[in-house]
Amino acid sequence: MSSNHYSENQLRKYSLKLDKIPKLNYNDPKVDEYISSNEPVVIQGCDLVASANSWDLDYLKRKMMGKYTVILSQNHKFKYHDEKKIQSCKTDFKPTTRRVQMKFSEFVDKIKNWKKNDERLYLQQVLDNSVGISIVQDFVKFNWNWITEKQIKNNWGSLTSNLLLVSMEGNVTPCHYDEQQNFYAQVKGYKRIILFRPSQFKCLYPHPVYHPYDRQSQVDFEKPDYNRFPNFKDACGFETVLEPGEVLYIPMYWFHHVESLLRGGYTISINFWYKAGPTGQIVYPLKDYQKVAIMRNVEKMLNDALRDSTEVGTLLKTIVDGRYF
Ligand SMILES: C[C@@H](CC(=O)O)C(=O)C(=O)O
Ligand SMILES: [Zn+2]
Repeated sequence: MSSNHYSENQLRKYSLKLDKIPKLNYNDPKVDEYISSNEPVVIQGCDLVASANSWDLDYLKRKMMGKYTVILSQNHKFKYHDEKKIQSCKTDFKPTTRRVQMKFSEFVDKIKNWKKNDERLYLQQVLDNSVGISIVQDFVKFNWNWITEKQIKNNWGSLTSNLLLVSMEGNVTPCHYDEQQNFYAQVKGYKRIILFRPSQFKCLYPHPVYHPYDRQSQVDFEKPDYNRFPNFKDACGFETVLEPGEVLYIPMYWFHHVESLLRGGYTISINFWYKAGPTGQIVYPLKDYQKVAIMRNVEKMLNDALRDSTEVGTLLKTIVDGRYF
């Protein structure tokens, strides 16, 4: 993929079969068809975060006077871990990232003076009142009419949060899924996003639910271990390079990998996470994401009942071996 805004060599190389995600104008009726069927689509021209078009490092540095959440990583990967699951995790878990509170001015200085082998930085701050009145004023001018109409039309639950994402060039958020609907708005710079259907679960091997890396794929896309994860060679997904002003609908439970283009400068994005709507009438055959939710519940129930996560695999094998296979 390339355009006159970026080139192919700015995308990291993976051995994956990837189709393109369609890019449609916001008033194309097919946009609603994609969203209502939980299929990803890039939406152009909706001006969802047009009031943030002036956001750059200097503007944010002037307006954001507090301390904000910055993730530090020893490499270019920012694999999310759930702190609350660390102490109950039997294996000795060593996170590759750490979370600090940092003044925006310090964050800007560090990324402007970043040198090879320095820790990489990724600001990931919930947009709440702590970001200051100017940012809040830009926030209230987002195109809430458009996005609220989508929320209501698709019977989604409430907006849970917006993350302000300011990333160094080349940073990667490795493959994972979220249990929320997501409108992902690109403000500055270019981000490549790779998506897989929930049914690709068997090719992406997410960590166990009790693990701090719950929801995150175990597969290192840059160096896949095909002995441990043989189905990964069959993974097939979708990709897009999101441009400023575009919005990607990331359906809940869809796996996604996100990278800021190599040598593309820093990037700014804002996501909009919505709770899933009420399940309502169960319709068969079940959707792939419903089966992922069922698998999660089985793991949770077994973990709670056995009180020992190392027994879950053995018990599941006992159920399946020679009986279901
Ligand atoms: C944080 C974001 C990834 C990224 O932008 O690096 C993501 O996974 C999401 O919005 O669900
Ligand atoms: Zn995500």
